[in-house]
Amino acid sequence: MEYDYIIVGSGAGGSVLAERLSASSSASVLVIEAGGHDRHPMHRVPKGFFFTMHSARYAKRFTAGPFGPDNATDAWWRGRVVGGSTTINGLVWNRGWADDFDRLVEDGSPGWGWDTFLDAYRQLESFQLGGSELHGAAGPVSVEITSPTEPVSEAFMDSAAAIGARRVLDINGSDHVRTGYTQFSTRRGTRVTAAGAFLRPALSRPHVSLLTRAEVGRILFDGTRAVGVLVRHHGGEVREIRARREVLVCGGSLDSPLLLERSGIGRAEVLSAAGVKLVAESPNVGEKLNEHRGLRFMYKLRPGGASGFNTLVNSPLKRMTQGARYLVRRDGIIAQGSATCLVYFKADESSDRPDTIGFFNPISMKGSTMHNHKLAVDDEPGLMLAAYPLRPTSRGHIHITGPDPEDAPVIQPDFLGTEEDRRVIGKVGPRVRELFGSGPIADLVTEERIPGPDVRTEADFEQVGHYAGASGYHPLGTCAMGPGADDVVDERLRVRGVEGLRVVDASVFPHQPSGNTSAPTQALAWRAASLILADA
Ligand SMILES: Cc1cc2nc3c(=O)[nH]c(=O)nc-3n(C[C@H](O)[C@H](O)[C@H](O)COP(=O)(O)OP(=O)(O)OC[C@H]3O[C@@H](n4cnc5c(N)ncnc54)[C@H](O)[C@@H]3O)c2cc1C
Repeated sequence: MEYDYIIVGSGAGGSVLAERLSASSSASVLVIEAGGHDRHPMHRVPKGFFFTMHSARYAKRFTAGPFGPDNATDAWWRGRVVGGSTTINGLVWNRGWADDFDRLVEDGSPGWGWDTFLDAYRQLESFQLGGSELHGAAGPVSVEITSPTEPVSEAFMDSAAAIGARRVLDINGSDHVRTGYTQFSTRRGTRVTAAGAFLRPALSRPHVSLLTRAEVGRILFDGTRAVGVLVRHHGGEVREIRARREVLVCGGSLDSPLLLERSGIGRAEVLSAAGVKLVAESPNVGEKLNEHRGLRFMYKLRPGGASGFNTLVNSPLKRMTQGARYLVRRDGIIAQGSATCLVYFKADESSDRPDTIGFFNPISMKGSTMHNHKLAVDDEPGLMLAAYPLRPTSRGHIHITGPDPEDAPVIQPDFLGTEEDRRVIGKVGPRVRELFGSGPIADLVTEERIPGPDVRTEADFEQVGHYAGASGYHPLGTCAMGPGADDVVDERLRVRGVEGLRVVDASVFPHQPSGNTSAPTQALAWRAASLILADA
């Protein structure tokens, strides 16, 4: 079997590439996906991620750590299904702002500034409020704003004025300290995945094919030129597939560096210890791992006041009622992604732009997070906020320990590894309490259940960030782009040291955009397709 382009992975990066490469050329494209199809009805329902994000059927679990003073470990899940993590994610459409992308250019990667990302966003989006100089109105990704309005969330947003947050209609419309309802990649209350928006239309073209339940074990080289991949199918059969032009790695921030290392590209000592023959030394493969780490808050709501979502879903019968409402009207709690509204704020008042984001939900759970398997909604009304510093500076790593995909990698996130990250997270806690102690939300809440009154000082909050912190599901940096000879990819996303090989996914971002990573990765792939076609 031979194709012009082989795309490894059908997530945010891979799906956009498949569509863009095939729309404007007749080159043959094969997408190879390790996971299975995305046909389960839960993949269409926004809140379906409760059931899919930690399911071994649709996601792959990695273990990160041990890290921090108590040797904590974290389970990191990534989508293992057509659409990748966009099929199981929280659907929050946060785009980042000009400084995040202009910094890429300042750091030596021309062409990746805000003008490029803004142009891509405008082409990608079909925004509920219509087109403008910031938004597109006719793109394949429908972007909707939380609806209907909700009283506890309204009280939260009104109270955010206490920490300087201005109420906005378009949370992606500025870089101010601000609060507003969340934007989701949904269409009339159903999930929009990268596969639905891009891969499926691409597959209607005769020159695009998809292989599912097929894992690329390694990339094949002729000297230093990538000429194909070695694929293992679900049943165990292994075969070679050849690429006439390029192999495009879109496996995501955890799998892409591991695939490069298994294929002989990486740090010499890592490859040698894992028993892999070196093809090209690249010292930063798997290095520079950067991930959000924040704090979780949970409050009880005062009886008799606004009760949020708990009382709508705290029994099987009520859940069925919500389900029926969703089926008829496609709105309400089930139609929303992972957070009802957001607040961008300055934990450190001296920051020149918002340094922290808070994800608010007018619901509380029996455990410490909504991400539990049993959907254990608290019987009593409550609310939750996860808040993390937007641009952490700590860097960890991920590396292979053996030559096969089954060999568990080592992942060291090094959360709060820098003085800067410890300083900011310490300030997040008091700032959040300032908000909940002010305005109408202060009248609605009673007790702070998590982290609770024993956590008082900035040092206490830093400690909580280590052992009970919230990770953001946003690892990146493991195949980072940059101008240096030791950066994994160059500004055209070509892997240094070899030919015919690029990485096009979240792993190439050297630092976090301010927010989440799905929209930026799709915009990155949008432009990457033009670079690939221009180089053909
Ligand atoms: C639970 C969860 C919630 C999230 N919530 C949000 C959110 O609300 N908003 C947001 O912006 N971002 C969110 N994210 C992050 C966002 O979804 C990712 O940043 C984005 O999908 C990254 O795109 P990607 O192309 O790098 O990788 P992915 O989308 O993860 O795609 C990688 C694909 O490659 C496949 N693959 C990997 N290795 C191989 C191989 N060797 N052979 C074949 N196939 C392979 C995988 O199976 C997967 O399908 C969330 C992520 C998770 C996991």
